[in-house]
Amino acid sequence: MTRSDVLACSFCAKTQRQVRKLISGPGQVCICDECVGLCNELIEEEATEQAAATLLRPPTPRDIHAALEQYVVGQEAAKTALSVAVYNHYKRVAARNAAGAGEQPVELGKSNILLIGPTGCGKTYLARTLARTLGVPFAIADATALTQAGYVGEDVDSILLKLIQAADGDVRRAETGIVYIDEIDKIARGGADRTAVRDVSGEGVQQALLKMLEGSTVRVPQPNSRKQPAEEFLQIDTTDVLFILGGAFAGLEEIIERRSRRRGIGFAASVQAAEPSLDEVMPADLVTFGMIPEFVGRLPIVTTVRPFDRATLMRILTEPRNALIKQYQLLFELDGVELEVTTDAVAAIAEQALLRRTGARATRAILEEILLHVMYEVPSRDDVARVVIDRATVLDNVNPTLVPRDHAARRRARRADTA
Ligand SMILES: Nc1ncnc2c1ncn2[C@@H]1O[C@H](COP(=O)(O)OP(=O)(O)OP(=O)(O)O)[C@@H](O)[C@H]1O
Ligand SMILES: [Zn+2]
Repeated sequence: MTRSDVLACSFCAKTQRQVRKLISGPGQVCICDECVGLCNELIEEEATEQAAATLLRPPTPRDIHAALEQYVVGQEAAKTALSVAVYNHYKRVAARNAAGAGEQPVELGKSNILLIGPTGCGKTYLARTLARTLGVPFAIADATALTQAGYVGEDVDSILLKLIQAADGDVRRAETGIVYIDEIDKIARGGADRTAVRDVSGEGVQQALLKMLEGSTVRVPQPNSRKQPAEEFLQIDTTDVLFILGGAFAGLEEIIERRSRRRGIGFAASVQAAEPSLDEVMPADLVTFGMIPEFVGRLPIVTTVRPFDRATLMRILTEPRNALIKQYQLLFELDGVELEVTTDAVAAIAEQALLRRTGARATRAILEEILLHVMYEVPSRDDVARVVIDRATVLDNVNPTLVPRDHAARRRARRADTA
């Protein structure tokens, strides 16, 4: 019996009337709210299992790198450094767990990671992708919002609360999660040649973060707790939490250059100093920048991301599993419309994005602008089969080409004829 007139869930066969909500996909595919809930549970369960596996036997650096490769384009240096650092971190956690609570094996030092590089080039994205790969809870904080305890603003401990929330309140799980703190360069001590946003308390925030970074038990207030005062706090041990700190560190190249010029004497040295590179950053440079020595000391692993060139931005737009253009194509597909972005158009989007100097972040805004009109128009029309974005659409605001449905059908028929 076919009931093409009554929509039903493709997974459990319940009809529209039997469920609260039925979501229809391309073709005749539908899913009901109950099945969506079930899928979510399965995914959640899988993440927990994955995390358990990570903690027992972490994926190798090669595995981690391969997982990053599916989402993150370029940034090879950072990918390799992170793969090794994350492997070592979780190996250390696994070794401690294996040794049991009583024994103290050789204490493997805690290694947090500093990621330096321009905005929009994947620092947060790398950290997030790592956490997802490992199935561990993940929290993001912004250093500019943080204050020392007792000041107006977000207490540094709030970071750990976010992590606990990311672990659905499970403190044990949170203790093996990853925290990414962005804009860490903004809490530098005020320097003469920089406009420090907050030179007074920046150092205080660094101080406040120290304990957390080196691994300690922190008491964080329970969110909206109505329990006894004694139970209003959660205890979280940060020994196994991996902290990844990121920042643009504008002006750091000059500091590196000055330092290497000062050190070197003569012709060879001046040749070497000709091209200061972030890769040559030393702890002393970060101290000159305004990070306090104890803070730098907690960040033994320093790696960098690079600004993108046109070719890389083009790859970012099209290649990763969740590449933006693929996402928009799926979005159109749900309305039964094919979206085509010509290679020339992709190049033009990359060029426009370069001008905005916000890394890959600009590509989304540009695509949104280009597609806004058709995204408004197309859902209420059933005569559009295909939308073509070409270079002129991107650069000169020319309307995208809308290929009508019957036209497309006729063309397909013609193609079939000649075949
Ligand atoms: N290497 C990359 N490969 C694929 N996509 C990327 C890459 N870098 C950035 N992106 C995309 O750009 C977005 C912005 O990048 P991200 O948030 O990681 O920037 P960031 O370096 O952390 O900058 P900020 O410090 O300003 O937050 C990401 O969400 C991702 O979609
Ligand atoms: Zn169903």
